[in-house]
Amino acid sequence: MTLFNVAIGMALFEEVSKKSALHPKPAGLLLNYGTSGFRTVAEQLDHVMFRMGLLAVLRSKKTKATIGVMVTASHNPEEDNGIKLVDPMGEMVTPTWEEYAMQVANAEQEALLTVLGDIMKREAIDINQGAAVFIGRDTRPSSESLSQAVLDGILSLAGHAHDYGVLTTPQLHFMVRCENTQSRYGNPTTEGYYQKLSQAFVQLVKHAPNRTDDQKHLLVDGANGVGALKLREMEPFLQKELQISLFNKGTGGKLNFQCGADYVKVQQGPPLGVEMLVGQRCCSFDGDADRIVYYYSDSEGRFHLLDGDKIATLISTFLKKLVTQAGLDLQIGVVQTAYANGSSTRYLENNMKVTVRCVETGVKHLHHAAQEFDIGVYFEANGHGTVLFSESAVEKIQQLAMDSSTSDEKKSAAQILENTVNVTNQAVGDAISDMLLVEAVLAVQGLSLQQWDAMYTDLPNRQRKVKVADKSVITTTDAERRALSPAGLQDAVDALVKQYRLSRAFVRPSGTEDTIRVYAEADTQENTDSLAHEVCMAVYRLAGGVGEEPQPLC
Ligand SMILES: CC(=O)N[C@H]1[C@@H](OP(=O)(O)O)O[C@H](CO)[C@@H](O)[C@@H]1O
Ligand SMILES: [Mg+2]
Repeated sequence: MTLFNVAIGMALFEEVSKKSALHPKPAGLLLNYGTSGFRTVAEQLDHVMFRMGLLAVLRSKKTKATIGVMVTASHNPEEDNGIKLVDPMGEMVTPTWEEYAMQVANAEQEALLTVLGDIMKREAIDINQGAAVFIGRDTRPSSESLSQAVLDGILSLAGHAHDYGVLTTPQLHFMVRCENTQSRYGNPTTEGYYQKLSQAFVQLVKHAPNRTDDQKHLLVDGANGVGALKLREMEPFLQKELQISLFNKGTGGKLNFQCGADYVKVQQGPPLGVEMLVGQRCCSFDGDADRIVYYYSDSEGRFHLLDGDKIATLISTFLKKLVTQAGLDLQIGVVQTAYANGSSTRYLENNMKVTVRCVETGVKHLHHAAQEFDIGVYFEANGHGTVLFSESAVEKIQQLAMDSSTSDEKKSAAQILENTVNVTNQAVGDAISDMLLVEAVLAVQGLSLQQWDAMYTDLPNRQRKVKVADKSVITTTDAERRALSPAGLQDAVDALVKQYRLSRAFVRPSGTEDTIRVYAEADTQENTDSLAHEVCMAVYRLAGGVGEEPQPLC
Protein backbone atom coordinates (compact mmCIF):
# COMPACT_ATOMS: atom_id res chain seq x y z
CA MET A 1 0.00 0.00 0.00
CA THR A 2 1.31 3.47 -0.82
CA LEU A 3 1.37 6.20 1.82
CA PHE A 4 -1.35 7.96 -0.16
CA ASN A 5 -3.61 4.88 0.09
CA VAL A 6 -2.94 4.55 3.79
CA ALA A 7 -3.95 8.20 4.25
CA ILE A 8 -7.19 7.67 2.35
CA GLY A 9 -7.87 4.52 4.33
CA MET A 10 -7.33 6.31 7.62
CA ALA A 11 -9.57 9.21 6.66
CA LEU A 12 -12.34 6.82 5.66
CA PHE A 13 -12.03 4.80 8.82
CA GLU A 14 -12.20 8.00 10.87
CA GLU A 15 -15.46 8.86 9.11
CA VAL A 16 -16.80 5.34 9.75
CA SER A 17 -15.85 5.61 13.38
CA LYS A 18 -17.60 8.99 13.73
CA LYS A 19 -20.76 7.87 11.92
CA SER A 20 -21.00 4.49 13.60
CA ALA A 21 -21.33 6.28 16.92
CA LEU A 22 -24.65 7.61 15.57
CA HIS A 23 -25.77 4.00 14.99
CA PRO A 24 -24.65 2.38 18.25
CA LYS A 25 -24.88 -1.34 18.81
CA PRO A 26 -26.74 -2.38 21.97
CA ALA A 27 -23.94 -4.03 23.99
CA GLY A 28 -24.13 -7.81 24.06
CA LEU A 29 -26.75 -8.12 21.30
CA LEU A 30 -25.86 -10.99 18.96
CA LEU A 31 -27.77 -11.63 15.74
CA ASN A 32 -27.59 -14.41 13.20
CA TYR A 33 -27.42 -14.06 9.41
CA GLY A 34 -30.07 -16.74 8.85
CA THR A 35 -31.61 -18.39 5.82
CA SER A 36 -32.51 -14.99 4.43
CA GLY A 37 -30.36 -12.43 6.19
CA PHE A 38 -30.80 -10.73 9.56
CA ARG A 39 -34.33 -10.67 10.86
CA THR A 40 -35.70 -9.46 14.19
CA VAL A 41 -37.80 -6.69 15.76
CA ALA A 42 -37.11 -3.43 13.93
CA GLU A 43 -35.87 -1.56 17.05
CA GLN A 44 -32.80 -3.79 17.23
CA LEU A 45 -31.65 -3.23 13.69
CA ASP A 46 -30.35 0.33 13.22
CA HIS A 47 -26.68 -0.57 13.83
CA VAL A 48 -27.00 -3.69 11.65
CA MET A 49 -28.30 -1.56 8.77
CA PHE A 50 -25.46 0.95 9.04
CA ARG A 51 -22.91 -1.84 9.20
CA MET A 52 -24.41 -3.76 6.28
CA GLY A 53 -24.02 -0.54 4.29
CA LEU A 54 -20.31 -0.71 5.14
CA LEU A 55 -20.06 -4.38 4.27
CA ALA A 56 -21.91 -3.90 0.97
CA VAL A 57 -19.25 -1.34 0.00
CA LEU A 58 -16.50 -3.84 0.77
CA ARG A 59 -18.31 -6.58 -1.17
CA SER A 60 -18.67 -4.20 -4.10
CA LYS A 61 -14.96 -3.33 -4.02
CA LYS A 62 -14.12 -7.03 -3.84
CA THR A 63 -16.35 -8.10 -6.73
CA LYS A 64 -15.82 -4.87 -8.70
CA ALA A 65 -19.57 -4.92 -9.28
CA THR A 66 -22.75 -3.35 -7.97
CA ILE A 67 -24.13 -5.02 -4.83
CA GLY A 68 -27.74 -4.96 -3.60
CA VAL A 69 -29.15 -4.38 -0.14
CA MET A 70 -32.79 -5.13 0.59
CA VAL A 71 -34.52 -3.98 3.76
CA THR A 72 -37.43 -6.34 4.47
CA ALA A 73 -38.73 -8.99 6.83
CA SER A 74 -40.80 -10.67 4.11
CA HIS A 75 -43.78 -12.62 5.54
CA ASN A 76 -42.93 -11.86 9.16
CA PRO A 77 -45.02 -9.47 11.30
CA GLU A 78 -45.08 -5.76 10.48
CA GLU A 79 -43.10 -4.92 13.65
CA ASP A 80 -40.12 -6.98 12.45
CA ASN A 81 -37.59 -6.01 9.88
CA GLY A 82 -34.49 -7.42 8.27
CA ILE A 83 -31.77 -7.00 5.70
CA LYS A 84 -30.08 -9.14 3.12
CA LEU A 85 -27.24 -8.62 0.69
CA VAL A 86 -27.48 -9.39 -3.01
CA ASP A 87 -24.48 -10.55 -5.06
CA PRO A 88 -23.64 -9.30 -8.59
CA MET A 89 -25.84 -11.67 -10.62
CA GLY A 90 -28.79 -11.00 -8.35
CA GLU A 91 -28.22 -14.10 -6.24
CA MET A 92 -27.94 -14.35 -2.45
CA VAL A 93 -24.57 -13.27 -1.07
CA THR A 94 -21.97 -16.04 -0.92
CA PRO A 95 -21.65 -18.00 2.41
CA THR A 96 -18.18 -16.64 3.41
CA TRP A 97 -19.66 -13.16 3.35
CA GLU A 98 -22.64 -14.25 5.45
CA GLU A 99 -19.98 -15.09 8.03
CA TYR A 100 -18.44 -11.61 7.63
CA ALA A 101 -21.90 -10.08 7.93
CA MET A 102 -22.26 -11.70 11.33
CA GLN A 103 -18.81 -10.59 12.47
CA VAL A 104 -19.52 -6.99 11.42
CA ALA A 105 -23.05 -6.90 12.88
CA ASN A 106 -21.99 -8.46 16.18
CA ALA A 107 -18.72 -6.55 16.76
CA GLU A 108 -18.93 -4.38 19.87
CA GLN A 109 -18.64 -0.67 19.10
CA GLU A 110 -14.90 -0.39 19.79
CA ALA A 111 -14.04 -3.52 17.76
CA LEU A 112 -15.86 -2.53 14.55
CA LEU A 113 -12.90 -0.96 12.73
CA THR A 114 -10.65 -3.91 13.53
CA VAL A 115 -13.22 -6.36 12.17
CA LEU A 116 -13.57 -4.32 8.96
CA GLY A 117 -9.80 -4.07 8.62
CA ASP A 118 -9.43 -7.84 9.03
CA ILE A 119 -11.98 -8.55 6.30
CA MET A 120 -10.19 -6.13 3.97
CA LYS A 121 -6.90 -7.87 4.64
CA ARG A 122 -8.28 -11.39 4.25
CA GLU A 123 -10.04 -10.50 1.00
CA ALA A 124 -7.16 -8.31 -0.26
CA ILE A 125 -9.56 -5.44 -0.87
CA ASP A 126 -8.19 -2.33 -2.54
CA ILE A 127 -9.53 0.74 -0.73
CA ASN A 128 -9.24 2.79 -3.91
CA GLN A 129 -11.51 0.51 -5.89
CA GLY A 130 -14.87 2.20 -6.56
CA ALA A 131 -18.03 0.82 -4.98
CA ALA A 132 -21.71 0.96 -5.89
CA VAL A 133 -24.70 -0.28 -3.94
CA PHE A 134 -28.40 -0.48 -4.85
CA ILE A 135 -30.89 -0.19 -1.98
CA GLY A 136 -34.52 -1.29 -1.91
CA ARG A 137 -37.05 -1.50 0.92
CA ASP A 138 -40.49 -2.90 1.63
CA THR A 139 -43.50 -0.94 2.93
CA ARG A 140 -42.97 -1.53 6.67
CA PRO A 141 -43.18 1.71 8.68
CA SER A 142 -39.64 1.08 9.99
CA SER A 143 -38.10 0.45 6.57
CA GLU A 144 -37.54 4.07 5.54
CA SER A 145 -35.38 5.07 8.49
CA LEU A 146 -33.58 1.73 8.44
CA SER A 147 -32.67 2.12 4.78
CA GLN A 148 -31.42 5.61 5.67
CA ALA A 149 -29.02 3.93 8.09
CA VAL A 150 -27.81 1.65 5.26
CA LEU A 151 -27.23 4.76 3.15
CA ASP A 152 -25.21 6.35 5.98
CA GLY A 153 -23.01 3.26 6.07
CA ILE A 154 -22.43 3.29 2.32
CA LEU A 155 -21.62 7.00 2.22
CA SER A 156 -19.29 6.91 5.20
CA LEU A 157 -17.08 4.45 3.28
CA ALA A 158 -17.37 6.70 0.21
CA GLY A 159 -19.46 4.20 -1.75
CA HIS A 160 -21.86 5.29 -4.47
CA ALA A 161 -25.48 4.55 -3.55
CA HIS A 162 -28.66 4.35 -5.61
CA ASP A 163 -31.70 4.26 -3.35
CA TYR A 164 -34.69 2.86 -5.28
CA GLY A 165 -37.02 3.42 -2.34
CA VAL A 166 -39.92 0.96 -2.14
CA LEU A 167 -39.36 -2.17 -4.28
CA THR A 168 -40.28 -5.83 -4.11
CA THR A 169 -37.31 -7.98 -3.10
CA PRO A 170 -37.11 -9.63 -6.55
CA GLN A 171 -37.18 -6.21 -8.24
CA LEU A 172 -34.07 -5.22 -6.31
CA HIS A 173 -32.37 -8.48 -7.34
CA PHE A 174 -33.41 -7.75 -10.94
CA MET A 175 -31.90 -4.23 -10.85
CA VAL A 176 -28.57 -5.60 -9.60
CA ARG A 177 -28.45 -8.24 -12.33
CA CYS A 178 -29.33 -5.70 -15.04
CA GLU A 179 -26.67 -3.29 -13.86
CA ASN A 180 -23.94 -5.93 -13.75
CA THR A 181 -24.77 -7.32 -17.18
CA GLN A 182 -24.57 -3.82 -18.71
CA SER A 183 -28.36 -3.98 -19.28
CA ARG A 184 -28.19 -7.21 -21.33
CA TYR A 185 -30.62 -8.68 -18.79
CA GLY A 186 -32.86 -5.60 -18.93
CA ASN A 187 -32.91 -1.97 -17.82
CA PRO A 188 -32.27 -1.41 -14.13
CA THR A 189 -35.43 0.63 -13.57
CA THR A 190 -38.93 -0.34 -12.45
CA GLU A 191 -40.12 0.56 -15.92
CA GLY A 192 -37.46 -1.73 -17.41
CA TYR A 193 -38.73 -4.52 -15.18
CA TYR A 194 -42.38 -3.97 -16.11
CA GLN A 195 -41.54 -3.72 -19.79
CA LYS A 196 -39.41 -6.83 -20.00
CA LEU A 197 -41.80 -9.10 -18.13
CA SER A 198 -45.04 -7.78 -19.59
CA GLN A 199 -43.78 -7.79 -23.19
CA ALA A 200 -42.85 -11.46 -22.83
CA PHE A 201 -46.21 -12.19 -21.19
CA VAL A 202 -48.19 -10.42 -23.93
CA GLN A 203 -46.23 -12.37 -26.57
CA LEU A 204 -46.92 -15.66 -24.79
CA VAL A 205 -50.67 -15.20 -24.53
CA LYS A 206 -50.81 -14.47 -28.27
CA HIS A 207 -50.54 -18.26 -28.54
CA ALA A 208 -53.92 -18.44 -26.80
CA PRO A 209 -56.01 -16.06 -28.93
CA ASN A 210 -59.46 -17.09 -27.73
CA ARG A 211 -59.17 -16.41 -24.03
CA THR A 212 -62.40 -15.14 -22.51
CA ASP A 213 -62.52 -12.28 -20.00
CA ASP A 214 -63.23 -14.91 -17.36
CA GLN A 215 -60.03 -16.73 -18.23
CA LYS A 216 -58.10 -13.47 -18.04
CA HIS A 217 -59.44 -12.72 -14.58
CA LEU A 218 -57.28 -13.32 -11.52
CA LEU A 219 -57.81 -12.45 -7.85
CA VAL A 220 -54.62 -11.36 -6.11
CA ASP A 221 -54.05 -11.06 -2.36
CA GLY A 222 -51.23 -8.53 -2.01
CA ALA A 223 -50.62 -9.31 1.72
CA ASN A 224 -51.00 -5.54 2.33
CA GLY A 225 -47.45 -5.20 1.11
CA VAL A 226 -45.22 -3.92 -1.65
CA GLY A 227 -46.39 -6.54 -4.16
CA ALA A 228 -49.82 -4.88 -4.29
CA LEU A 229 -48.31 -1.46 -5.03
CA LYS A 230 -46.02 -2.74 -7.74
CA LEU A 231 -48.69 -4.82 -9.40
CA ARG A 232 -50.87 -1.72 -9.69
CA GLU A 233 -47.95 0.11 -11.33
CA MET A 234 -47.43 -2.76 -13.74
CA GLU A 235 -51.06 -3.19 -14.79
CA PRO A 236 -51.01 -0.69 -17.72
CA PHE A 237 -48.07 -2.59 -19.25
CA LEU A 238 -50.12 -5.80 -19.38
CA GLN A 239 -52.48 -4.38 -21.99
CA LYS A 240 -55.57 -5.91 -20.38
CA GLU A 241 -54.26 -9.42 -21.09
CA LEU A 242 -54.56 -10.03 -17.38
CA GLN A 243 -57.48 -8.59 -15.45
CA ILE A 244 -56.54 -8.34 -11.85
CA SER A 245 -58.85 -7.88 -8.88
CA LEU A 246 -56.52 -6.79 -6.15
CA PHE A 247 -57.25 -7.42 -2.45
CA ASN A 248 -55.24 -6.61 0.67
CA LYS A 249 -53.67 -3.66 -1.14
CA GLY A 250 -52.25 -2.09 1.98
CA THR A 251 -54.74 0.76 2.11
CA GLY A 252 -56.47 -0.50 5.27
CA GLY A 253 -55.24 -3.84 6.56
CA LYS A 254 -52.01 -4.73 8.32
CA LEU A 255 -49.05 -6.28 6.48
CA ASN A 256 -49.18 -10.11 6.39
CA PHE A 257 -51.93 -10.16 9.02
CA GLN A 258 -54.19 -13.14 8.28
CA CYS A 259 -53.29 -12.85 4.63
CA GLY A 260 -50.43 -13.47 2.24
CA ALA A 261 -48.75 -16.58 0.84
CA ASP A 262 -47.26 -17.83 4.10
CA TYR A 263 -50.56 -17.56 5.96
CA VAL A 264 -52.44 -19.40 3.20
CA LYS A 265 -49.82 -22.16 2.93
CA VAL A 266 -49.53 -22.81 6.65
CA GLN A 267 -53.27 -22.50 7.41
CA GLN A 268 -54.23 -24.36 4.22
CA GLY A 269 -57.15 -21.95 4.02
CA PRO A 270 -58.16 -18.65 2.36
CA PRO A 271 -56.82 -15.27 3.48
CA LEU A 272 -58.97 -12.64 5.10
CA GLY A 273 -60.27 -9.95 2.78
CA VAL A 274 -60.48 -11.83 -0.53
CA GLU A 275 -63.96 -12.23 -1.95
CA MET A 276 -63.62 -15.51 -3.85
CA LEU A 277 -66.39 -17.15 -5.84
CA VAL A 278 -66.55 -20.90 -6.50
CA GLY A 279 -63.82 -22.04 -8.89
CA GLN A 280 -62.23 -18.59 -9.23
CA ARG A 281 -58.46 -18.43 -9.72
CA CYS A 282 -56.77 -16.72 -6.76
CA CYS A 283 -53.21 -16.22 -5.67
CA SER A 284 -51.43 -14.72 -2.66
CA PHE A 285 -48.08 -12.92 -2.54
CA ASP A 286 -46.04 -12.63 0.64
CA GLY A 287 -44.98 -9.31 2.24
CA ASP A 288 -42.02 -8.65 -0.07
CA ALA A 289 -43.51 -10.43 -3.11
CA ASP A 290 -40.96 -13.17 -3.58
CA ARG A 291 -43.42 -16.00 -2.89
CA ILE A 292 -46.71 -16.97 -4.46
CA VAL A 293 -49.31 -19.70 -3.97
CA TYR A 294 -52.51 -20.30 -5.96
CA TYR A 295 -55.84 -21.61 -4.67
CA TYR A 296 -59.57 -21.90 -5.31
CA SER A 297 -62.66 -23.09 -3.57
CA ASP A 298 -64.78 -25.86 -5.17
CA SER A 299 -68.57 -26.16 -5.37
CA GLU A 300 -68.63 -28.01 -2.05
CA GLY A 301 -66.78 -25.16 -0.40
CA ARG A 302 -63.55 -27.17 -0.16
CA PHE A 303 -60.34 -25.16 -0.31
CA HIS A 304 -57.69 -26.30 -2.83
CA LEU A 305 -54.12 -25.08 -2.49
CA LEU A 306 -51.72 -25.09 -5.46
CA ASP A 307 -48.39 -24.51 -3.76
CA GLY A 308 -44.77 -24.32 -4.91
CA ASP A 309 -44.74 -28.04 -5.75
CA LYS A 310 -47.76 -27.69 -8.01
CA ILE A 311 -46.24 -24.61 -9.66
CA ALA A 312 -42.94 -26.45 -10.28
CA THR A 313 -44.84 -29.37 -11.79
CA LEU A 314 -46.92 -27.14 -14.05
CA ILE A 315 -43.89 -25.23 -15.31
CA SER A 316 -41.60 -28.21 -15.81
CA THR A 317 -44.30 -30.15 -17.68
CA PHE A 318 -44.76 -27.16 -19.97
CA LEU A 319 -41.04 -26.74 -20.55
CA LYS A 320 -40.50 -30.43 -21.22
CA LYS A 321 -43.23 -30.42 -23.86
CA LEU A 322 -41.75 -27.37 -25.59
CA VAL A 323 -38.18 -28.63 -25.49
CA THR A 324 -39.34 -31.90 -27.08
CA GLN A 325 -41.41 -30.06 -29.69
CA ALA A 326 -38.47 -27.82 -30.52
CA GLY A 327 -36.23 -30.87 -30.86
CA LEU A 328 -33.68 -29.33 -28.49
CA ASP A 329 -31.34 -31.46 -26.44
CA LEU A 330 -31.67 -29.73 -23.06
CA GLN A 331 -31.75 -31.44 -19.70
CA ILE A 332 -34.53 -30.28 -17.40
CA GLY A 333 -34.18 -30.76 -13.67
CA VAL A 334 -36.48 -29.93 -10.77
CA VAL A 335 -35.02 -29.03 -7.40
CA GLN A 336 -37.09 -29.48 -4.25
CA THR A 337 -36.57 -29.67 -0.51
CA ALA A 338 -37.68 -32.33 1.97
CA TYR A 339 -40.94 -30.35 2.38
CA ALA A 340 -42.04 -31.15 -1.17
CA ASN A 341 -45.14 -33.28 -1.14
CA GLY A 342 -44.30 -36.94 -1.86
CA SER A 343 -46.95 -37.04 -4.58
CA SER A 344 -45.25 -34.24 -6.47
CA THR A 345 -41.89 -36.00 -6.42
CA ARG A 346 -43.44 -39.29 -7.55
CA TYR A 347 -45.35 -37.54 -10.35
CA LEU A 348 -42.27 -35.71 -11.61
CA GLU A 349 -40.06 -38.79 -11.55
CA ASN A 350 -42.51 -41.47 -12.68
CA ASN A 351 -44.89 -39.63 -15.02
CA MET A 352 -42.88 -36.68 -16.26
CA LYS A 353 -39.55 -38.51 -16.22
CA VAL A 354 -37.61 -35.44 -15.21
CA THR A 355 -34.63 -35.50 -12.86
CA VAL A 356 -35.58 -34.43 -9.33
CA ARG A 357 -33.03 -33.35 -6.76
CA CYS A 358 -33.65 -32.74 -3.08
CA VAL A 359 -31.51 -30.16 -1.26
CA GLU A 360 -31.45 -28.43 2.12
CA THR A 361 -34.07 -25.82 2.97
CA GLY A 362 -33.29 -22.26 1.84
CA VAL A 363 -33.36 -20.65 -1.56
CA LYS A 364 -29.60 -20.41 -1.92
CA HIS A 365 -29.32 -24.22 -1.86
CA LEU A 366 -32.05 -24.64 -4.45
CA HIS A 367 -30.66 -21.92 -6.71
CA HIS A 368 -27.22 -23.47 -6.62
CA ALA A 369 -28.47 -26.96 -7.48
CA ALA A 370 -30.70 -25.64 -10.29
CA GLN A 371 -27.64 -24.08 -11.96
CA GLU A 372 -26.39 -27.59 -12.74
CA PHE A 373 -29.10 -28.21 -15.34
CA ASP A 374 -29.67 -26.68 -18.79
CA ILE A 375 -33.06 -25.71 -17.42
CA GLY A 376 -33.38 -25.89 -13.65
CA VAL A 377 -36.81 -25.39 -12.10
CA TYR A 378 -36.70 -24.86 -8.35
CA PHE A 379 -39.46 -24.20 -5.86
CA GLU A 380 -39.85 -24.51 -2.14
CA ALA A 381 -43.27 -25.94 -1.23
CA ASN A 382 -44.12 -22.53 0.28
CA GLY A 383 -44.06 -20.91 -3.17
CA HIS A 384 -40.58 -19.43 -3.44
CA GLY A 385 -38.89 -20.36 -6.68
CA THR A 386 -38.05 -19.68 -10.30
CA VAL A 387 -36.51 -21.23 -13.40
CA LEU A 388 -32.86 -20.92 -14.37
CA PHE A 389 -31.81 -21.23 -18.00
CA SER A 390 -28.12 -21.80 -18.68
CA GLU A 391 -26.45 -19.38 -21.08
CA SER A 392 -26.00 -22.07 -23.69
CA ALA A 393 -29.66 -23.14 -23.35
CA VAL A 394 -30.74 -19.53 -24.00
CA GLU A 395 -28.45 -19.31 -27.02
CA LYS A 396 -29.82 -22.54 -28.52
CA ILE A 397 -33.40 -21.37 -27.94
CA GLN A 398 -32.72 -17.95 -29.50
CA GLN A 399 -30.99 -19.40 -32.54
CA LEU A 400 -33.83 -21.79 -33.22
CA ALA A 401 -36.45 -19.08 -32.74
CA MET A 402 -34.76 -17.07 -35.54
CA ASP A 403 -33.90 -20.01 -37.80
CA SER A 404 -35.81 -19.58 -41.05
CA SER A 405 -34.94 -23.10 -42.24
CA THR A 406 -36.67 -24.90 -39.40
CA SER A 407 -40.26 -26.22 -39.33
CA ASP A 408 -43.09 -23.98 -38.10
CA GLU A 409 -43.77 -26.29 -35.18
CA LYS A 410 -40.17 -26.21 -33.95
CA LYS A 411 -39.91 -22.48 -34.47
CA SER A 412 -43.10 -21.76 -32.61
CA ALA A 413 -41.97 -23.95 -29.67
CA ALA A 414 -38.64 -22.08 -29.63
CA GLN A 415 -40.40 -18.69 -29.68
CA ILE A 416 -42.61 -19.70 -26.77
CA LEU A 417 -39.51 -20.87 -24.92
CA GLU A 418 -37.76 -17.59 -25.65
CA ASN A 419 -40.62 -15.59 -24.18
CA THR A 420 -40.75 -17.95 -21.22
CA VAL A 421 -37.10 -17.11 -20.54
CA ASN A 422 -37.93 -13.39 -20.67
CA VAL A 423 -40.97 -13.52 -18.41
CA THR A 424 -38.90 -15.29 -15.77
CA ASN A 425 -36.90 -13.43 -13.14
CA GLN A 426 -33.86 -15.68 -13.07
CA ALA A 427 -32.16 -13.74 -10.31
CA VAL A 428 -34.51 -15.04 -7.63
CA GLY A 429 -38.05 -16.32 -6.95
CA ASP A 430 -40.50 -13.55 -7.81
CA ALA A 431 -44.26 -13.54 -7.12
CA ILE A 432 -45.06 -11.16 -10.00
CA SER A 433 -42.92 -13.00 -12.54
CA ASP A 434 -44.12 -16.43 -11.33
CA MET A 435 -47.72 -15.23 -11.54
CA LEU A 436 -47.25 -14.12 -15.17
CA LEU A 437 -45.50 -17.39 -15.97
CA VAL A 438 -48.27 -19.52 -14.45
CA GLU A 439 -50.97 -17.42 -16.14
CA ALA A 440 -49.21 -17.78 -19.50
CA VAL A 441 -48.66 -21.52 -19.11
CA LEU A 442 -52.33 -22.08 -18.25
CA ALA A 443 -53.41 -19.90 -21.18
CA VAL A 444 -51.08 -21.41 -23.80
CA GLN A 445 -52.00 -24.95 -22.77
CA GLY A 446 -55.69 -24.13 -22.40
CA LEU A 447 -55.65 -25.58 -18.88
CA SER A 448 -58.11 -24.63 -16.17
CA LEU A 449 -57.02 -24.33 -12.57
CA GLN A 450 -58.94 -27.51 -11.79
CA GLN A 451 -57.14 -29.44 -14.54
CA TRP A 452 -53.82 -28.20 -13.24
CA ASP A 453 -54.80 -29.25 -9.73
CA ALA A 454 -55.75 -32.71 -10.98
CA MET A 455 -52.24 -33.46 -12.35
CA TYR A 456 -51.62 -35.25 -9.06
CA THR A 457 -53.26 -35.32 -5.64
CA ASP A 458 -51.27 -34.03 -2.69
CA LEU A 459 -50.76 -36.40 0.19
CA PRO A 460 -52.22 -35.01 3.42
CA ASN A 461 -49.38 -33.30 5.25
CA ARG A 462 -48.71 -31.48 8.48
CA GLN A 463 -45.99 -29.15 9.72
CA ARG A 464 -45.50 -28.68 13.45
CA LYS A 465 -42.98 -27.11 15.79
CA VAL A 466 -41.41 -28.40 19.02
CA LYS A 467 -39.55 -26.15 21.45
CA VAL A 468 -36.30 -27.63 22.80
CA ALA A 469 -33.62 -26.21 25.10
CA ASP A 470 -30.96 -26.23 22.37
CA LYS A 471 -32.00 -26.76 18.77
CA SER A 472 -28.42 -27.56 17.73
CA VAL A 473 -28.66 -30.99 19.41
CA ILE A 474 -30.46 -32.13 16.28
CA THR A 475 -28.12 -32.54 13.33
CA THR A 476 -29.24 -33.91 10.00
CA THR A 477 -28.00 -35.51 6.81
CA ASP A 478 -29.42 -36.52 3.41
CA ALA A 479 -30.83 -33.05 2.62
CA GLU A 480 -32.23 -32.83 6.15
CA ARG A 481 -34.34 -35.95 5.73
CA ARG A 482 -32.54 -37.98 8.42
CA ALA A 483 -31.39 -37.00 11.90
CA LEU A 484 -27.85 -37.98 12.89
CA SER A 485 -28.21 -36.85 16.49
CA PRO A 486 -29.36 -37.15 19.22
CA ALA A 487 -28.90 -40.89 19.44
CA GLY A 488 -32.09 -42.87 18.93
CA LEU A 489 -34.17 -40.07 17.39
CA GLN A 490 -33.99 -41.27 13.78
CA ASP A 491 -34.71 -44.87 14.85
CA ALA A 492 -37.78 -43.64 16.69
CA VAL A 493 -38.97 -41.66 13.65
CA ASP A 494 -38.36 -44.69 11.37
CA ALA A 495 -40.37 -46.97 13.67
CA LEU A 496 -43.29 -44.50 13.72
CA VAL A 497 -43.27 -43.97 9.96
CA LYS A 498 -43.50 -47.76 9.43
CA GLN A 499 -46.87 -47.83 11.18
CA TYR A 500 -48.59 -45.77 8.45
CA ARG A 501 -49.25 -46.07 4.74
CA LEU A 502 -47.60 -43.77 2.18
CA SER A 503 -45.88 -42.14 5.10
CA ARG A 504 -42.83 -39.98 5.50
CA ALA A 505 -41.62 -37.80 8.36
CA PHE A 506 -38.53 -35.83 9.27
CA VAL A 507 -37.30 -33.37 11.87
CA ARG A 508 -34.82 -30.50 11.52
CA PRO A 509 -33.85 -27.36 13.40
CA SER A 510 -35.35 -24.24 11.79
CA GLY A 511 -32.81 -21.84 10.31
CA THR A 512 -34.97 -18.78 10.97
CA GLU A 513 -36.68 -19.54 14.29
CA ASP A 514 -35.59 -20.99 17.63
CA THR A 515 -37.53 -24.20 17.16
CA ILE A 516 -37.50 -27.73 15.77
CA ARG A 517 -39.72 -28.28 12.73
CA VAL A 518 -41.56 -31.56 12.29
CA TYR A 519 -43.02 -32.63 8.95
CA ALA A 520 -45.24 -35.64 8.32
CA GLU A 521 -47.35 -36.98 5.48
CA ALA A 522 -49.46 -40.12 5.17
CA ASP A 523 -52.51 -41.59 3.43
CA THR A 524 -55.18 -39.68 5.41
CA GLN A 525 -55.20 -36.38 7.30
CA GLU A 526 -56.05 -38.24 10.50
CA ASN A 527 -53.07 -40.57 10.13
CA THR A 528 -50.83 -37.66 9.15
CA ASP A 529 -51.80 -35.71 12.27
CA SER A 530 -51.32 -38.73 14.45
CA LEU A 531 -47.88 -39.46 12.93
CA ALA A 532 -46.89 -35.78 13.26
CA HIS A 533 -47.93 -35.81 16.91
CA GLU A 534 -45.97 -38.98 17.71
CA VAL A 535 -42.87 -37.59 16.01
CA CYS A 536 -43.27 -34.38 18.04
CA MET A 537 -43.36 -36.50 21.19
CA ALA A 538 -40.20 -38.34 20.14
CA VAL A 539 -38.43 -35.01 19.61
CA TYR A 540 -39.70 -33.68 22.92
CA ARG A 541 -38.45 -36.77 24.81
CA LEU A 542 -35.16 -37.40 23.01
CA ALA A 543 -34.00 -33.87 22.07
CA GLY A 544 -34.63 -31.97 25.31
CA GLY A 545 -38.14 -30.58 24.86
CA VAL A 546 -39.02 -27.59 27.06
CA GLY A 547 -42.37 -26.19 28.19
CA GLU A 548 -45.65 -28.00 27.73
CA GLU A 549 -45.62 -31.41 26.04
CA PRO A 550 -46.80 -31.36 22.40
CA GLN A 551 -50.58 -31.86 22.28
CA PRO A 552 -52.45 -33.82 19.59
CA LEU A 553 -54.26 -31.53 17.14
CA CYS A 554 -57.97 -31.21 18.13
C1 LIG B 1 -40.52 -25.06 6.13
C2 LIG B 1 -40.33 -23.69 5.61
O1 LIG B 1 -41.23 -23.13 4.98
N1 LIG B 1 -39.14 -23.11 5.87
C3 LIG B 1 -38.83 -21.75 5.43
C4 LIG B 1 -38.10 -21.01 6.54
O2 LIG B 1 -36.89 -21.68 6.81
P1 LIG B 1 -36.59 -22.51 8.16
O3 LIG B 1 -35.12 -22.82 8.08
O4 LIG B 1 -37.46 -23.72 8.06
O5 LIG B 1 -36.99 -21.66 9.32
O6 LIG B 1 -37.82 -19.69 6.08
C5 LIG B 1 -36.94 -19.65 4.94
C6 LIG B 1 -36.67 -18.19 4.62
O7 LIG B 1 -37.81 -17.49 4.30
C7 LIG B 1 -37.57 -20.38 3.76
O8 LIG B 1 -36.66 -20.38 2.70
C8 LIG B 1 -37.94 -21.80 4.19
O9 LIG B 1 -38.63 -22.45 3.18
MG1 LIG C 1 -40.56 -13.19 1.11
